[in-house]
Amino acid sequence: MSGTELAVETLTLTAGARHLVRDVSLTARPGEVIGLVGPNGSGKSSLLRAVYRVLRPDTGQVRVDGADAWSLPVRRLARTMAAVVQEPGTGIDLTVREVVAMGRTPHKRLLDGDTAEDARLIDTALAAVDAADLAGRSFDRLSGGERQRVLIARALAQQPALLVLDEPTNHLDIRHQLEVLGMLRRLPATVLVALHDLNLAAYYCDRLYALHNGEVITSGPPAEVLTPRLLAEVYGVTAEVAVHPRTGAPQVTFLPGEPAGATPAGPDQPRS
Ligand SMILES: Nc1ncnc2c1ncn2[C@@H]1O[C@H](COP(=O)(O)OP(=O)(O)OP(=O)(O)O)[C@@H](O)[C@H]1O
Repeated sequence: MSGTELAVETLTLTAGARHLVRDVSLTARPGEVIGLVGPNGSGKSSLLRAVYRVLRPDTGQVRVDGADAWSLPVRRLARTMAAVVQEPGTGIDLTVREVVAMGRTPHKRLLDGDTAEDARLIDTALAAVDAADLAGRSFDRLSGGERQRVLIARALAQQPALLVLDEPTNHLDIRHQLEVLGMLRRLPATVLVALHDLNLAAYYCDRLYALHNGEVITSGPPAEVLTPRLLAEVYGVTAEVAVHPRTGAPQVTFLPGEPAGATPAGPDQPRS
């Protein structure tokens, strides 16, 4: 398994009269890590929801290895794609291990028990996010960062060829942020991930798509996307971008003060 190909084609999503996403096209080749960046409200989560089949496109398509994701049987799609999103507690008292075991469901028949191979995959997934010691704990009583790591483990146990993640590191301490993103890079899967931390996005992603007001404003390798001009235009901030001498990745330093000639920064407003 080395990942699947994702193609989002001229996708438009609306809620009532509002456009959440307009005419967005995006590709991810097998094994690529693709980052979605953009200010609050720019449409990142909405776009991901259309990819993992929660928000139905008004127009456009989501193709996974050429097949229309919205036409595939749910179970079949779940054997290919896993999603990690911000989730509240389960409301039922499940252990961490039981939550991660749910990742195996698409690969089993109703009432099938866990096999030795399932147990091994669950253990491996827990270890990959440094959560082996949480296995017996109640999921609903975990901290935000612990819960986030367990949800990533559940997705890993699903053995997806395509992994879609919405801000998977927002609750994590810095060590776990680096470990999780490093682990995502090494997965034999295609990864589509929304990230707010632009330096982490620059270091860990092969390519970025920058969203602004529900549209892709630019895309390409991080060094081409994360320019002072883009950061001024999209986020309304002043920034310098250098190439880090050791990592070779672009490194953004934010500076106080509004960028020259920029309109005041503010959350994105979707256009109606
Ligand atoms: N169901 C909905 N009905 C109306 N507006 C919505 C709906 N879902 C999202 N929106 C709006 O669409 C815009 C895009 O939201 P979205 O959650 O996709 O942005 P985002 O880029 O993920 O933001 P953030 O960085 O804050 O998570 C926001 O202005 C949001 O308020």
